[in-house]
Amino acid sequence: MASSCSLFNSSLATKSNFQLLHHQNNPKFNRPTPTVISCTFSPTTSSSNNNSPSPQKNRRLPDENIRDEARRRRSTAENIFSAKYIPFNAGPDSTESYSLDEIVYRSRSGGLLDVQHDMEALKKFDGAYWRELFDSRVGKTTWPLGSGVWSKKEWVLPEIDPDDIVSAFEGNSNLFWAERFGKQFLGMNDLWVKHCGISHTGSFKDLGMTVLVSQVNRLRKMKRAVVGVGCASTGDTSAALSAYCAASGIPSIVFLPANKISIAQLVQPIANGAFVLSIDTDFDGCMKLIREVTAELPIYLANSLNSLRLEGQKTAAIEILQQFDWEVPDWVIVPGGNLGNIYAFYKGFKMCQELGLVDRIPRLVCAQAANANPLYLYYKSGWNEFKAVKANTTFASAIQIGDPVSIDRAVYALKNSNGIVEEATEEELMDATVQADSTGMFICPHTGVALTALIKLRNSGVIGAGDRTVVVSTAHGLKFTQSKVDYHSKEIPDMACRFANPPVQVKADFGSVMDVLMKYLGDKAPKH
Ligand SMILES: Cc1ncc(COP(=O)(O)O)c(C=O)c1O
Ligand SMILES: N[C@@H](CCOP(=O)(O)O)C(=O)O
Repeated sequence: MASSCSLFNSSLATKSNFQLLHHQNNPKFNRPTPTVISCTFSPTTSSSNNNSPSPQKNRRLPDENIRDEARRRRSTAENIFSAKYIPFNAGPDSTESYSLDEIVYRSRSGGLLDVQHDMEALKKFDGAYWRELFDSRVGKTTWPLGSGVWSKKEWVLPEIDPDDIVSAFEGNSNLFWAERFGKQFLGMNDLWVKHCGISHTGSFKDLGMTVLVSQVNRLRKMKRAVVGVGCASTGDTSAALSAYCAASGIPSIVFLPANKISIAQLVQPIANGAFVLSIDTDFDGCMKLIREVTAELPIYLANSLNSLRLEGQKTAAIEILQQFDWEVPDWVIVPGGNLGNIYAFYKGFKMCQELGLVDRIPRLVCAQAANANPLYLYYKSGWNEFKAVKANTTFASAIQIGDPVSIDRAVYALKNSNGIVEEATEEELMDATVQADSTGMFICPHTGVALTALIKLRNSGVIGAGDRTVVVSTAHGLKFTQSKVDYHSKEIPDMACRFANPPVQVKADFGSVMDVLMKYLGDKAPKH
C-alpha cells in the first residue's frame, strides 16, 4: 500500500519517493519530469515500525538519519540543471564564465559576478510545474528540501550533492499581516511584514549563508585550498557565518568594527567559536581589509560580494509569491546597506516571471538610514554620480555602510523594477520601530527604516491605501534591545521619544499600586 500527499504526478507515487531527473514524460504538463519529492511511503519504510499504535507514514529506517534517507531515495539521481558565474550584467557578446567550483569573486575587468542558471533547461518545465513542485515541499523534514532555500534547490545550487549541504532548515519565514499597524497608522488593510529575521541566527543572512557554506563544504571535500571562511560584518553576516561554519566544522574568521555592533550580535560569533577580530575602524574599513586578506590567504570570502550568497537570499522573494498563492504584491520595501539583498529580491522575482510562475514583478523600494545614505544620494542625483560617503552612527547599525559593494546590482534592480529609494532620519526610524512594536511586533531598527519609507510614500500618495505592500523585516528585534531601552527611557539626545512607554516606579504597597492602576484605567476608559 502506498499513500501520497501533494504529489501532482501520481504515476510516480508507487516508485522511489525521491525520483530525480529522468526524461520520462509527465502526462499532466507534457514535460520531462525533474526532481520530484513526494510524501509517499514505500513498503520498506512502513513495515519498519510494527509496534507503533497507528500506522507510521514515511518513517525512516531505524538506523538512518534524514541525510541517509535522502541518499537512499535518490539512488537514481540525474541532473539536467546547472549554473555558473558570469560577469554581472554582461552583454550578449561576453564569453567570460567560471564554474561555481572555482574560487573567484570578481570578473576579469574587476566588476561584480552573478550566478547564471541554465534558463533553457529550467524552461523545459512550465510555471505551473514549478509552483506545484515548490508548494509540495513546504514544511517537510525531507533533507534538504524542508529548508525554504533548498526547497528551490534547482534554482539555487542545482549541482550540489545534498550530502554536502549545510542547512538549519532556514527560510519559510512568517509573512505577517500587519493589520493594526496598517489600519492605525496608514489606513491600509493589505500590509504585510516578511519576518526574515525570525530565523536560525536572527537575520535574513541565514538564507545566503546556507548556500555559501554548503559550497565551501563541497570545495573542502574536493580538497580545494580553503582553510577557513571570512567576512567583514556589521553583526548579522558574522552571526550567520559562524553558526553555519560551526555546524559543519569549518573555521570561521570575522572582522568586526569595534564598538559598532550590538552586544547580542557580538556574542553570536564568540559563542559559535569563530576567530573574532575587533578592529578599530568602521564596516567599510573591515570590508577593505577582508578583501585584501582573502586575496592573500586561503580564506573564502563570505560577504555578499560573493554572488553565491544572493542565490539563497533570492528565495525570500519566491517565498513571498508562494505565500500569496503566486499573486504579485504591488510593492516590496527592503532596507539597504551593502546592497546585495535588494538585488537578491529583484532576481528572485524576475526568475519567477521569466519562468512563468507569475506575469509581473513588484515595484521595489530600497530604504536607507539618512546617516548612511550613498544610494539615496545617488538616486536623488538622477543616477548621475555615485559617491561613497563616510557612514555616521545610526541605530540601524547593521546598515551603517558608506561604500556598498553591490551598488551596481542595486541600481540595476531599482531601474528594472521602476523602483524608488527613500531615507529615514534617526528619529523617524526609531519612532516607526516603536510604533510597530506597539502593534504587536518586535522589530529591528532596519525594519524601522523600511517602515519609514512606507510611511513617507503612503503620505505622498505614491503607495495607495489599497496597494498590497510587503515590508521586509531583516533581523530579529531581540538583537537590538539597547536601542529600545534608550528610547523608552527617553535617553536619546535630541530625540523627543514621543512614543516612549517607560515602566512606572511604584512602592510595594496595595494603596500605591491601586492608585497608579486606577489612574491608568481611568485614562483608558472610553470617553462619552
Ligand atoms: C539587519 C540588516 N538589515 C539590512 C541589511 C542590508 O542588507 P544589504 O547589505 O544586503 O543591503 C543588513 C546588512 O547589511 C542587515 O544586517
Ligand atoms: N549587514 C551586513 C553587512 C555586510 O553585508 P554582506 O551582505 O555583504 O555580508 C552584516 O551583517 O555584516
